Amino acid sequence: MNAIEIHDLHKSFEGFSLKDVSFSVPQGTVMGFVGENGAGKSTTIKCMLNLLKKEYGEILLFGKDIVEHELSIKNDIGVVFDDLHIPETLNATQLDKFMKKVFKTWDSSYYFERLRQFKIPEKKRVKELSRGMRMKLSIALALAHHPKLLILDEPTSGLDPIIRDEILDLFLAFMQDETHSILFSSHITSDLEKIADYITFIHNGEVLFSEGKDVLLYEYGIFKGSKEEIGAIPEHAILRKRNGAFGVEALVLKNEVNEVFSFEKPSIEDIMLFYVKGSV
Ligand SMILES: Nc1ncnc2c1ncn2[C@@H]1O[C@H](COP(=O)(O)OP(=O)(O)OP(=O)(O)O)[C@@H](O)[C@H]1O
Repeated sequence: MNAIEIHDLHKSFEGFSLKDVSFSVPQGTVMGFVGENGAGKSTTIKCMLNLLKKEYGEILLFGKDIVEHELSIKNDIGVVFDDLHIPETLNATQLDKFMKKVFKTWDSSYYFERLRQFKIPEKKRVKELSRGMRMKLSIALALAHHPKLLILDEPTSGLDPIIRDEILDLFLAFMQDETHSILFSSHITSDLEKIADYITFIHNGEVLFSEGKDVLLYEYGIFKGSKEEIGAIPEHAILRKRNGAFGVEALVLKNEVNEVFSFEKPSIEDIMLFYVKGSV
């Protein structure tokens, strides 16, 4: 079963459109959703949550259409946005009272445990908290009704590496339950390398690939050499080529190439750069 299924999602603004975006997040897995600024990540996420009206396409969460079953689906989702949609004049204790009214499954003791774990002052108003504290508060708020799916839009952006690490640990703890799933959008590809099982890469509103992380990291290789050397690699094994500092570089499917060639192991960032800057 897929926690998320998106088929041919289309949404246009002046000067930008999501073009037939399709990908799935299998239940029990973490999907990293990457792309440059303005690639369409937040637009996709807002359509998934029915905060933006799609033009066409189908969005299923837990196998149900989000537009038809919005309320029941949202009970099982925790959401974190990078621009924190939390009322700024309330403090963490007041937010607990508010959330109790929103979610039947709201767990105050779990919530206050997270506040203590994250050292978030209970009586300070949201606007008086640092960005890192607000982000952690937002994550505690997203988790305390015990959702099955977390939808996270840049949850670690602008945070220092120590806080990022703590937050990633919390997500890994959430994933201990194998019915849980996460969609995690980020430009910080090292965070995704730590926790994602799959990576979906969106560029100019189009999904360029949606693939298992291990496939990307272990089956893809970077070959560096002269034009003649690249010429010896079979065409079908070359995914993208680009000019490097000392010749040509190619992103290659290693299994399709004779063992005499040696390759460098790519990072997710290298693969993204090949797709954006390279040619076929
Ligand atoms: N409400 C809106 N009205 C008009 N244009 C919009 C609206 N929301 C987003 N856009 C445009 O859609 C494009 C995609 O934006 P989106 O926020 O989805 O990108 P993103 O991948 O999340 O970027 P970032 O990493 O910078 O957050 C941008 O060109 C943006 O200006």
